Amino acid sequence: MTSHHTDLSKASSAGNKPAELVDPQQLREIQEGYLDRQRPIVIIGPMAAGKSYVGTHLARFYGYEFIDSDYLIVERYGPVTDIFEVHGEEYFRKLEAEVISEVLNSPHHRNTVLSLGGGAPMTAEVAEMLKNETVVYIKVDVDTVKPRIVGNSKRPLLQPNPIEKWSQIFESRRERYEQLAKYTLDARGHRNITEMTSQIQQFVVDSRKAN
Ligand SMILES: Nc1ncnc2c1ncn2[C@@H]1O[C@H](COP(=O)(O)OP(=O)(O)OP(=O)(O)O)[C@@H](O)[C@H]1O
Ligand SMILES: O=C(O)C1=C[C@@H](O)[C@@H](O)[C@H](O)C1
Ligand SMILES: [Mg+2]
Repeated sequence: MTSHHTDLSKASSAGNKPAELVDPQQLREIQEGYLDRQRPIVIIGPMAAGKSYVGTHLARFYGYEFIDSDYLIVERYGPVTDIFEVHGEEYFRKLEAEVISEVLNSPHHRNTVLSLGGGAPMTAEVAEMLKNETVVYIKVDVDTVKPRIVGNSKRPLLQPNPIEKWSQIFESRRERYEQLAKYTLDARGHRNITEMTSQIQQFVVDSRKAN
């Protein structure tokens, strides 16, 4: 009776190398093509729209890594409110553009959900970076965000009249959000998280298939 081991040693002595079943160059091209399709899913939208909330759950439900540009900044440089207070908004926008560029250009963040701060897409450099990315826009209205922003002092740009400021800022950014969006998620009215994330996932799967 011939054992499995004997078969393998025969194959080896006959000069067969199983590893060469696929040409290494071809294998590299397949892997690179695959990785290329796994660009991060970038979430944009106005303050308190739920970018971090939706992003975290999308990642948890479907097995993506989750990164939030605001969290990255806080981790490295301290609270957003302190940065605004000590160095001003322009400085904050520089740090923001830097961390976003780092994530988008890193080969380590291929299968990632990246939620951005509300104002990030207004920086020209960031808008340029997002042009060809899988950008999901979380669309809300002032009635939806009202309970989330009133009495919350963590967003320096919304002080001292959060509702008025939110509406003003949203109007000045709306067009940019719409231009960059590859998919718009209607999140008005505190929608159910499972439903919202499954709609985004469906879009991601379809767009990855199409590319
Ligand atoms: N669909 C929803 N249903 C219920 N609560 C929600 C929903 N979306 C967001 N929230 C809550 O609203 C608050 C603001 O959400 P989140 O921090 O995710 O907003 P954001 O878009 O990331 O804001 P920012 O621009 O400040 O980063 C959080 O407390 C979150 O849990
Ligand atoms: O919309 C904005 O300009 C901001 C939103 C937050 O996520 C933070 O990035 C910061 O408070 C600024
Ligand atoms: Mg956020």
